[in-house]
Amino acid sequence: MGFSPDITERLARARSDLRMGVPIVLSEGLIVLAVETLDSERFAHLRTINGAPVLSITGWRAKTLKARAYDGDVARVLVPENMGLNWVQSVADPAGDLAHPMKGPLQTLREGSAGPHRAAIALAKAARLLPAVISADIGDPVGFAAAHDLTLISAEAVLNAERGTLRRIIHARLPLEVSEAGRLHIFRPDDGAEEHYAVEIGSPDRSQPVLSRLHSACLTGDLLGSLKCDCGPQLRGALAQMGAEGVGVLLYLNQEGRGIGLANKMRAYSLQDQGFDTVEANHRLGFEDDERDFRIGAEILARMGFSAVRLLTNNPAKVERMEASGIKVAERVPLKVGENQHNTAYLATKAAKSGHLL
Ligand SMILES: Nc1nc2c(ncn2[C@@H]2O[C@H](COP(=O)(O)OP(=O)(O)OP(=O)(O)O)[C@@H](O)[C@H]2O)c(=O)[nH]1
Ligand SMILES: [Zn+2]
Repeated sequence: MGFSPDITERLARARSDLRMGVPIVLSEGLIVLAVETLDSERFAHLRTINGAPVLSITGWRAKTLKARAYDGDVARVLVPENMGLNWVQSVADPAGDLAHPMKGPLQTLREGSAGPHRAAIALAKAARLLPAVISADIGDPVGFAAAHDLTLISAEAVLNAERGTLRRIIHARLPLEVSEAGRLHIFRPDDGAEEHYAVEIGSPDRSQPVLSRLHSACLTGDLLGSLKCDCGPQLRGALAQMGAEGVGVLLYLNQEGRGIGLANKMRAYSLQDQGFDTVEANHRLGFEDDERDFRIGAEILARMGFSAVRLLTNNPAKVERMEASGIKVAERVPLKVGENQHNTAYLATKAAKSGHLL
C-alpha cells in the first residue's frame, strides 16, 4: 500500500470530487456526477458517451414525481434526448415542483443492477448534496479513470463502508457562563467527515449515569436565534441544567439538518414555505425524515469513559439508538423549552410523525 490512499481515503476523495462537480468512476462500469454540481459542459460531455445518461433519484423523490421505482429505494430515470440540464435539475430539485409540475410520465429502468446507482446516491448524500446523480455506462472503468485522472472506487466498497474511526484530537479547559469548570473535547473521524465536539462540565463520575445531551448542530437555531425550531433554547437549557447540577456532558454533533446539511435544510425550509411540513419537505427532496447516525454519539461517550447516561431528550429514537449502541439510558430527562408561535406546528409534526414525546 505504501503512500497510496486506502479505501476509506478513496471514499473521502470520491465525496469531495462529487461536491466540486468532478466525476467519479465506479468500477462496476459507470461514470457518475452529482446533479447539484453538474455544469453544462460536463453534461454535454456525458452525452457523448454510450447512449442515454441515467438519472438516479431516491424512492422518496420518485414518489413525489410519480415515477416507478422498480428498485424500491432507488429509481433510475432515463434522460430523454431532447431534455437538457434544466430538466435534469428539475427532476432532482423540488424547488419548482409546484410552479412547474413535471410533464409526462418519467421513464424508469427495470433491467440491470441498481447497486452502483444506490452507492452513488449514498455518496451524494454523504457529500451533503441533493440525493441525485447522473451516470453513463463505460466499458473500461480502470482505463477510463486513469485516462481522465478520476477517482475510481467500487460500489460494493461504498455500500459496505464502515464509519471512520473517531480520534481524540485535543481537549482544553473552557470556562462557560453555566459553569467555570467547562472543558471542550474535539473528535475527528479519520474518514474526512465532519468533526464532533463534547462539552464536559465538572468532573463526572464515570461509574454513574451522567446527565447528557446529544445535540445535533443547528446553525439557524443555535447561533442565529431562529424561531422555526427549538434547538437554541434546548442547547442553552441543557447546558444550564448541567451547570446547575455541576456535572454533565453535551455532545455537539455536526449533523446539521438531521444529517442532510445546511443547504439541504434551507431547501427544506423553502418547501415548508410552500406548505409542506418538516417530514414531507425531507421526502420531497429525496431524503429520509432523519438521516442522522446516533452511533457517533454513543462512540464518543464510550471513548470518554461513560457507559450510562441520563439523556436530555424528547426523542425516543435517540434513547433506542443509544441502548442499541451499548450506552445504557438510565433515565430520559425531558427537555421542553423554546416553544413559540412559529414552531408549534413543527413540534406537533415531530410528535405526530417522528414519535417525539410532547
Ligand atoms: N431537515 C430538517 N432539519 C431540521 C429542521 N428543523 C430543525 N432541523 C434539524 O434537526 C436537528 C434537531 O435535532 P435535535 O434537537 O438533536 O433533535 P430531536 O430529534 O428533535 O430530539 P430532541 O431535541 O433530543 O428531543 C438539528 O440538526 C436541526 O438542524 C427541518 O425542518 N428540517
Ligand atoms: Zn434547529
